[in-house]
Amino acid sequence: MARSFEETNNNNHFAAAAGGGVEDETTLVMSKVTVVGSGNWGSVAAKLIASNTLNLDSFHDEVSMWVFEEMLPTGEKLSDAINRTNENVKYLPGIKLGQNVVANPDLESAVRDANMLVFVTPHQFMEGICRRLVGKIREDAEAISLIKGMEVKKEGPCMISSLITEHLGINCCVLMGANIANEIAVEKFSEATVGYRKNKEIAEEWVRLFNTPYFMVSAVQDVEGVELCGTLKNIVAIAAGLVDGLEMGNNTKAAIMRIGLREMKAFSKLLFPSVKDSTFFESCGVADLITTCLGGRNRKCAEAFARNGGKRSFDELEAEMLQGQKLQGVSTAKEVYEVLSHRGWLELFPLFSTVHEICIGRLPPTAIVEYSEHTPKFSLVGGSAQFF
Ligand SMILES: NC(=O)C1=CN([C@@H]2O[C@H](COP(=O)(O)OP(=O)(O)OC[C@H]3O[C@@H](n4cnc5c(N)ncnc54)[C@H](O)[C@@H]3O)[C@@H](O)[C@H]2O)C=CC1
Ligand SMILES: O=C(CO)COP(=O)(O)O
Repeated sequence: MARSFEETNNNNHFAAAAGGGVEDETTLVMSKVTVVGSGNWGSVAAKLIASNTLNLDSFHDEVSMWVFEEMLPTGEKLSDAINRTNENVKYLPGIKLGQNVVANPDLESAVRDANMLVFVTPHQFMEGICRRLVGKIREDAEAISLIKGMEVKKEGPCMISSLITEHLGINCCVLMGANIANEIAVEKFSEATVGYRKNKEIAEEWVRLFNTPYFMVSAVQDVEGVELCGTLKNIVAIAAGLVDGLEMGNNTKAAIMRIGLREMKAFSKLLFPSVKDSTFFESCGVADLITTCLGGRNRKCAEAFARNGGKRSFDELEAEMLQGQKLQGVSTAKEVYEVLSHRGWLELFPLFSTVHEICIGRLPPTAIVEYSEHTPKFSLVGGSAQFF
C-alpha cells in the first residue's frame, strides 16, 4: 500500500526544516516527484517513476501527475477517470499506472511540494506552462525534460531544457532515447540516455529514478547533444514515413535515415560545437532514429500524407489518426527551417528543408526522393560539406 506524501513527510528533512523537528542520523532526505504532463509518454514515465519511488527510500512513494484537464465522451473528467481507474483511459488505455500515481489537474498544487520536476508535454505547450510556473515551484527544485522539440525565438533557437532554466531559474537535465511509449508500457526492454550539464550526482539521481530492469538508463555530459538528437530525429521520421507512403522500399529508407543522421549531427554541432560525436551512438542518437523511423507516430502520419499525395494536411491526419496525441516532427521541421533560412544554411541541409517544404505543400511528397536528383544540393548530401 502506498504511503501518502503527508505520512512519509513526517520523518524527513522537509518536516524537520519546517517544524524545527530533531534530525537524527537515520533521517533521510526524501525527494518528491511531480510529472508535468500526462500524454502517452507522460503516463508511461509516471508509471516507471512510480514503480521506483515505491522501492527506493530516498523518494516519497506518491508521484503527482499534472493532467491537462479535458472532458471524456462519457462526461467524466480525465483526471477523475485516471484516479478512479488508475489508468490514463485516453492516452494509455489498458495500463495500470501504479496506485501511488495521483492525477492532479491543478498545475500549481501539483508542483508545490516537488523538488524533482519531470517535464513531458508536447513541446508547443511548454512556454505557456513555464510562464504559469514562475514563482510557484520550490527554490531547490531540479528538473528533467523528456520533451522532444525546440522553440525558435527572435534571438535564435532555444532548446526546451533552456526554456525551463530561463523561465524557472532551475537546472534542467534531459532524458531521450529509443522509447516508443506503448512498448515501454508493457515492459519491453529499452534503453535511454540522460544528458546533464555539470552535476553528475544530479544525473545519477535521475538515473536511479527512471532505471528499471526493462528500462536501462545511462548518463552522458552533453545536454545539448542528447536533446538535439531527440528533437531532430522527428524530422527524419517524417522523411522515412514519406518514403514508406511512396513504397520506395528499405534501401531508400535506409539512405534517408543515413542522410538524416548526418544532418542531425551537422546541425547540432553548428549550433553547439560542444556536442560530442559519441552522443550519436547512445540510445538518444542512432537507436531513437531507428525506432522512430520504424514505428513512431511521425512516420505513421507521414506515410498517410504521402499515400494521399499530400492532399490531406498533417493537422487533419494528426487529429484523425492520433486522437489527441501530438506530432512533433512537422513543427520541428518548421522551427529548424526558420533557423536554417535565418542563418543562410538552407542549402546545407537539403533533407531538413525538403521535409518542411513538403509539409507545407510547397513541394509534393515525391520531392523527398527527387530532390537529390534534380538539385545541386545532392553533392552536399553526398558529403562535400566540410563539417559533415
Ligand atoms: N509517445 C511517445 O512514444 C514518446 C513521446 N516523447 C515525447 O514526449 C513529449 C510528450 O508526448 P506524449 O506524452 O506522447 O504526449 P501525447 O502526444 O500523447 O499527448 C498530448 C498531450 O498534450 C496535452 N495537451 C493538449 N493540449 C494541451 C495544452 N493546451 N496545454 C498542455 N497540454 C496539452 C494532452 O492532454 C496530452 O496529455 C513529446 O515531446 C514527445 O515527442 C518522447 C518519447 C516517446
Ligand atoms: O520519440 C519517440 C520514440 O523514442 C516517439 O516518436 P513519435 O512521436 O514519432 O511516436
